[in-house]
Amino acid sequence: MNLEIQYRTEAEERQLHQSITARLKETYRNLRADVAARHAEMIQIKQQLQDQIRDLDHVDKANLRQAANMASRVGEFSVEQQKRLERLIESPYFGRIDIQSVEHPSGKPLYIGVHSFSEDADRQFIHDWRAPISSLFYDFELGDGYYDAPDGQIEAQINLKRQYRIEKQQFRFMLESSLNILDNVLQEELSRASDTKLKTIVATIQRDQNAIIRNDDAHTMIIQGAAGSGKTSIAMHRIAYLLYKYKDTISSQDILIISPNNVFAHYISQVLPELGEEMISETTMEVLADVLLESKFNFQSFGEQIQVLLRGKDTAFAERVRYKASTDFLADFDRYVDSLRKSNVSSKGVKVSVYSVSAEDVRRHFQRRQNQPFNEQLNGVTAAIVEQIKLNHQKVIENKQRAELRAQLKAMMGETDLKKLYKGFYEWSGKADLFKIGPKGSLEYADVYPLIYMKLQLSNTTPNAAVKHLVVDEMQDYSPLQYRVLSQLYPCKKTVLGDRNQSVNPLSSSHAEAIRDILPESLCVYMRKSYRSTSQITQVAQAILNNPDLEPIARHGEEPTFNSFRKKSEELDFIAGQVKDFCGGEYQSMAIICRTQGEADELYEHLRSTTTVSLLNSKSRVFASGVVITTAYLAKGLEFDKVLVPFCTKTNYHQAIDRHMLYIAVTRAMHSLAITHRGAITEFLESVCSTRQFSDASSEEIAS
Ligand SMILES: Nc1ncnc2c1ncn2[C@@H]1O[C@H](COP(=O)(O)OP(=O)(O)OP(=O)(O)O)[C@@H](O)[C@H]1O
Repeated sequence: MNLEIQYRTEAEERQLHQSITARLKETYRNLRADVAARHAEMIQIKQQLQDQIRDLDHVDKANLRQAANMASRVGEFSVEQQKRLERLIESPYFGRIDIQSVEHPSGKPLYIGVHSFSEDADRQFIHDWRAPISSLFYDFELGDGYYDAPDGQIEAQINLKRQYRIEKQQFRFMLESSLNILDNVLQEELSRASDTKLKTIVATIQRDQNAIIRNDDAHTMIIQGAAGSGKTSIAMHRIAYLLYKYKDTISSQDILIISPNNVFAHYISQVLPELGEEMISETTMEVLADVLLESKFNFQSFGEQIQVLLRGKDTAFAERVRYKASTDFLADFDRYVDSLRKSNVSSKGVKVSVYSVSAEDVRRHFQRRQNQPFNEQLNGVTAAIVEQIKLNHQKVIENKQRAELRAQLKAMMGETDLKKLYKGFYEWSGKADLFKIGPKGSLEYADVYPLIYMKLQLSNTTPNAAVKHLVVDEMQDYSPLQYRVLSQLYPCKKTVLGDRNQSVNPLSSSHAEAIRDILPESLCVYMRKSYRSTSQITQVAQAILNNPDLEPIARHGEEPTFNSFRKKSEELDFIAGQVKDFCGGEYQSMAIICRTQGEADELYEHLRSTTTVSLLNSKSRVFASGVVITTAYLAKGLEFDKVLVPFCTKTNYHQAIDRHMLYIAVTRAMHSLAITHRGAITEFLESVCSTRQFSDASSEEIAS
């Protein structure tokens, strides 16, 4: 197979696909035979070791063990190669560019796929989408272009650009660049029915997205993007890119993602394996808090905090949440923690063995270390007194006496109980009413990270060096103080992404610029184009919460429907009917997104006897296909072909937090949106509702 031959016509391209597939299959067969041979070799060596264990000297044994390890490593590598080949056989490439450059003066076609494929070093048939040269495909149309190679920028002229859809080994179609290929293929891609998991987008990555994926200069990249702009997709592709580019220094075990919940983690779990990388570890802010507090405290979850706020009855609770995310709180709290270090010590004279050290000397040692965390202070003062005795009396203090000295000094340090110290802040600041312990001594969620922050300031916590890249998704849901904690714990590079409009708790949310001020060496980038929803759905979302920067992609679909009812039973019957219609229809996923968990539970109980639905709640681990009933809080980050938002009345959706919940719910829809309400529709939808189809099912029935 010679790629220098210019495959021009579609028939020739189809032929090339067949011969490349044949090559891939042949390589696959050879590799499989190789894996089998390695496996047999390993078994034979192990058997030999077992049979001759008594007769072999330790050098022979070491050699055999080394040979077995080697065979096992080569075997593992071959298995990995096998998986890549399996993916390439299904779909070997999605793009082609013919380029002329200093390296290829006579022109060269490059085929671009999810992985590279070559039979030897000189003949690269398929280029990995992450290779430097492949960025020409994403960044330029026909004509002049350039790409960043390890030795500097390389200029190239692009003479031809094609895109292919090859699926399940079938060559479906190809498109020429003159037809604005990326747009056509993108439209086709976006109008497909959804999967239960986030997909790879390598074939249609847009230029601005490519720039974010490949930007590895920024220590911290903060991506603020509209709903459906591809933030999560880009973050996952960026990880795949970094794993490719820095394969010698970073592996998937070194990366941690902080995601909103387990369902979301499951939803994104397919992207990296599809790109040939292992899935990375994930955690949530709650799990992290529990680890940092060594499971010593009971605390409310973030989801429970949201449910209390949504009930809208406890204004004092809302005030506590708001205050603890404010800059006033941060400034006061910093002063308090500082004062703890300074004033918490009541210095006294100490006796070590037969030697006395005066209260004045003890105070001086503490004062010198007053800006250090408690542990460090204590260890430092102990060491200084031991040193003082050694100098003055030429006496080395034994470990036992040293421990006794430390205990005497610790007793001078006053209160070290974390919870009491934390509570002390509210007395110190004259705001005792802003701290409240919940049932069974549990902490409110708003107190959890301030407590952790205080712990980190007062104790000697070493940063986590095992994590070399941290990804934080749904960044808007974490307070500035939480970012201070993350910054202290994870000094590594970071990718932080989110959308301020999708905050599930507007009382303690953060925006990109505020996060930039906390995380050192950060770069903010903005993604304005929204890909997920049809223009009609985006219009409804914009009416709820206008994002002036949003650029909707021109993709048209069905009109959203607004369905008004007089009786609850009618509204419920309508919803059941929608579920039944969905089950026989073209779509693959549908969500009924409620405002609160209580509403979701009730609706689930009502529908489960007559329809096939599943409930997604805080205990759920996986994102089920079919029809799910859930809340906006849990649906955050996910997407569905069809979304139905029930109970959209004026009384149900009226607070600021409700507006955000409604916005999140509506922006989960890709192709179809239905709103139902009994009584006056929420003011957040009034402007769009009057301009759209309004099916007043109950009044039609009454009329008939
Ligand atoms: N370049 C692209 N090509 C094809 N599909 C894309 C592209 N960019 C984004 N998408 C699609 O748009 C949808 C939204 O992407 P994603 O979930 O990553 O966005 P998001 O910004 O994280 O959304 P949200 O914040 O609303 O949860 C997904 O279906 C994704 O596959």
